Amino acid sequence: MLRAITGLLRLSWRQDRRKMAVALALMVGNAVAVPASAVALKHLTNAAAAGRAGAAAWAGLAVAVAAIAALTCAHFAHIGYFEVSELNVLSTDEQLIEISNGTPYLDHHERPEHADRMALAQDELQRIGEGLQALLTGGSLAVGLLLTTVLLTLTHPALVLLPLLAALPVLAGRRAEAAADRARADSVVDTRQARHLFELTTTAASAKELRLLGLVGHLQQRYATHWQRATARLWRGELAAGLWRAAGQAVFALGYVAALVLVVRDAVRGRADVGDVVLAIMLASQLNHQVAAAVTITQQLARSGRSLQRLDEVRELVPQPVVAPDAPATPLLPPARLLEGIRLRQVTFTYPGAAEPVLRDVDLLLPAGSTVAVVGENGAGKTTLVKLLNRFYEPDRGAILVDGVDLRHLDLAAWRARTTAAFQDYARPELTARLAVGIGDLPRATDDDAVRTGLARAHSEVADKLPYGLDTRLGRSHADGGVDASGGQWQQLALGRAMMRDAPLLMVLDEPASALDAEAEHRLFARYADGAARVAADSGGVTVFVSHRFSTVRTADLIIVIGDGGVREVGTHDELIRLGGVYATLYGTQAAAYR
Ligand SMILES: Nc1ncnc2c1ncn2[C@@H]1O[C@H](COP(=O)(O)OP(=O)(O)OP(=O)(O)O)[C@@H](O)[C@H]1O
Repeated sequence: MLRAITGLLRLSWRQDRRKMAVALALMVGNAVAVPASAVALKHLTNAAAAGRAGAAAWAGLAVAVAAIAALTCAHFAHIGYFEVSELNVLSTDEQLIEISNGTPYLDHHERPEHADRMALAQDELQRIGEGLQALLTGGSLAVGLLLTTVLLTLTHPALVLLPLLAALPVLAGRRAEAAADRARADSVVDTRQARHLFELTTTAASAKELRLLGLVGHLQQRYATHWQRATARLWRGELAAGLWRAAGQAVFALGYVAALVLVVRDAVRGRADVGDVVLAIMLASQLNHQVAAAVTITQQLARSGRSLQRLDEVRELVPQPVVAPDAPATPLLPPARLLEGIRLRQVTFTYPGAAEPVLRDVDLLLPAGSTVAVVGENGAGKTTLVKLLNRFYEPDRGAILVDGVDLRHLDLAAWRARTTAAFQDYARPELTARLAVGIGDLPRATDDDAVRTGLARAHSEVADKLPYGLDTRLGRSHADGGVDASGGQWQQLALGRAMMRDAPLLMVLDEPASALDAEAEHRLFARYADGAARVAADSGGVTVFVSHRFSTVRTADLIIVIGDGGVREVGTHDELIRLGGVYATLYGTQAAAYR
């Protein structure tokens, strides 16, 4: 709880100190005004009972001022902290984005726990705004409770116990919150599945298959099962939480009645005046409200604290960069031009949690200035190989050398600035077509000439086919409705994006043309090969492409056949055909299919 309070205060203070200071002052004003109105009411009652009109008028005025302050201070404070709360949400969302992307690696994105934690964190951090309100109201309640306790004790010493009883509902409230929280965490897998099924059954991408295969009823039933299971868990959690809260409040209610009996008995015996009875009734009922509010506030605070903790939970799964034992103190810059090429030396790699390595003891040289095709069966490890070249993972053993320098010794940002890639699961940024391509080289993102060059290198006329050319807004997230690009158009934009950078040292094209027809892919690569030769002459850059289409593959300078956890064959098309091995068989099968 203390961590939640300090965390929230620090976060909010950083956003806007002045607004926070004003809000704090107003909340303290509110805290003092509430018990002050009870004291003023006591004096008003006694003055009225004694027939002192002047004193009664002043006391009445004090009651009015205190009541107005009590009712309005919190509203004015809200105006101040509302903006800070919104900034808190923005700041924590930004932190989530930073945490998720603050690693060179991809492991966490591929782990289901990360998706769960991310979903929980995103969901709960939306409510961090209410945390600040809870914090300020809680602070105001603490001051109010202190004043109320002092006043109650002055009225009757035994009444000091009454606020202590307030602790019980608060403790019970915390138990309740823990029960509800456990239920929420237990139900998250079912909720995620249900959300996925809902999306699957309502999005255009799957509509065709659902209808043809008659899957709607089946999926609907699965959706309902997951949803019902999640709801049942949540309901059990809420029931337990409700019982804890009710028990805590019942104990306090008994104490409240006992306190009033004590003061009324004193008044009957002449040891207290009628003003004291009014004061006790007011304070005890205020205490009741304060306690009920404190329970809610502690729940909200605990929830906000937990949402801040969610940031740490997400952070835990994000892998930290590996520093090679013999790394230089200052990372090296990649060469301006590749002379030898990129070498894999005894590289073995196993996915986190997997029993067997995907690649074992791979030795390869991707020569400077060459176009290298990687082929192999589905799941052979082709994508894994190119991801290792991009340093999205670290090899378990062995090293990747760029002109003889260990990739781990290079400044990662500088290396990535000299690489470019189009992946089979390319991003679909819902921007204008210009930016969707241009962000391939951020400094030139809005340079139409550069964008058109990128698209030309990708052999794409997509910009001319879109209704507003490069100004076309893509996707449905735009207020005035964007344009739905086809799968092939998105892929061409991704390819154009990959072609934006001039003179990369490494270009990876991982089945970037799967949505294009074989002829279009062939044209693309033929055209690209010209560009690649130019780039290779400038920078000695290596182009690695993964493809299942052998008409494209045969054009490469070097072909690598991956299978059985390693490299099975390496050579040019002619060499591999002469070898009569795996490549020759695969090539023969595909060529026969086209005859
Ligand atoms: N993130 C991951 N975690 C665990 N295993 C993975 C992960 N990604 C891939 N694999 C496994 O590693 C193996 C190689 O996958 P990879 O994607 O490299 O194959 P590929 O040759 O590119 O296949 P395809 O032709 O289908 O694209 C497969 O068995 C795959 O299931």
